[in-house]
Amino acid sequence: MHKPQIPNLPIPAPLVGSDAGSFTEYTVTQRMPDIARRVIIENKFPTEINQSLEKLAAELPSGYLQPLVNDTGADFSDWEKYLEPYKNQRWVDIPWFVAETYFYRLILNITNYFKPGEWQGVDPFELQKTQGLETSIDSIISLCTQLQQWLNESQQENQPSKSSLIALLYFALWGNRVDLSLWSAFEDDRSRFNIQTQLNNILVDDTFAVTKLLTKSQDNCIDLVVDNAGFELICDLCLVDFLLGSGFANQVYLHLKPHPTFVSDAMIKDVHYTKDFLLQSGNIQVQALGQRLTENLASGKLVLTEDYFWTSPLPFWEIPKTLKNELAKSNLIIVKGDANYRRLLGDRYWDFTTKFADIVSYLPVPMVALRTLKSEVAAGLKSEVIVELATIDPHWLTNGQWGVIQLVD
Ligand SMILES: O=P(O)(O)OC[C@@]1(O)O[C@H](CO)[C@@H](O)[C@@H]1O
Repeated sequence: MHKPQIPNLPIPAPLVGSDAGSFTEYTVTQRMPDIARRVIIENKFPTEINQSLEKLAAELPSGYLQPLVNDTGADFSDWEKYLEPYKNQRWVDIPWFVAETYFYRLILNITNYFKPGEWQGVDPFELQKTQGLETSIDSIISLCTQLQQWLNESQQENQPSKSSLIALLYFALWGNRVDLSLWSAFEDDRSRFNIQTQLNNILVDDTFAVTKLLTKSQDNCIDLVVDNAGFELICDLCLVDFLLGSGFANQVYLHLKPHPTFVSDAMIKDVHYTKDFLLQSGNIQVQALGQRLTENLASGKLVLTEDYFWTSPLPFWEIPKTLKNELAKSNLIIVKGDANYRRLLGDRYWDFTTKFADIVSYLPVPMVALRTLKSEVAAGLKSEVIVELATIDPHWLTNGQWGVIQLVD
């Protein structure tokens, strides 16, 4: 069947920071300045860099976009094109997704991330990322212990267990609550949750359909579009380990960010750091996961890949051809997290009851989104659910307490 290259429907307006009283406004005018200032506090950059970061923080609420100075980043000329329509505009007036992705790219520009020299390759969010792993060690131990049991059961029964897969999909979903752009790793440990008691908070749950899809074939290749490093990445690596170890998949590609962004988004180096953290944990089950991860990477069953599309301001339907062709070989694309979900929807004001598959009609193969709600975009919800949520939890769209697992097959 011919699949359209863009959503099947007229495309609504994008979210923008000037929407008075919105979470988007709060993010551009308050959260983003706070994040820029946290970079100053958590790093030892020289005064000129800190002054530029402070200037950026101060400009966000009502100031104008600064141009990107050529910093030798591989994506520099792409950014010149992306920014062309927004020259001389205020941060709050341009589409939020462009504002946010550019904000993170500018932080790297200011901190000399790409420029040869002392600060080249220094991740300004490193401290948050490492802290995020350390504070969740107890949850990591219990998840790895449970994972080992599920793997043993699958091996004893000689067939992959659908219920264990479903449980791991839930972990991968709720792991997305641990987002360091919203809740600092120094504030609390959000990795403690009970997947059974959380069931009522899943607004759309297509997990069973996912298990059905994965039992159709014996040699699935799965592509996972990763979100945050830290505990969320551990949950994702447990899911991947089970997919490979139980026979649901024989190859998995992890799609990672090519540079630091959205504070905690995972890069290839973060996967390696996480693997070493697991290996050095001192706990047998945790180390065993690290060991299997090492083996799967060495054998090519697990492949780490990065692409500048994932840090661009482009909606998912503008995915470059080469990357789309790579994804077309997959049996299932798993898309993690809120920002990736916003990309799937182009970060636009869809009516929340719009059929998810009518928007995400442009992908060549099945795709499942695992997302906790942290922004004012949604699709595929029932109107009665929306009415109920508005009364029981006025902040349901942004507080990370609600989740969706939505499959487009
Ligand atoms: O992709 P994640 O890590 O799940 O969430 C990231 C994010 O969507 O959450 C924040 C709240 O809206 C935004 O600033 C940011 O876009």
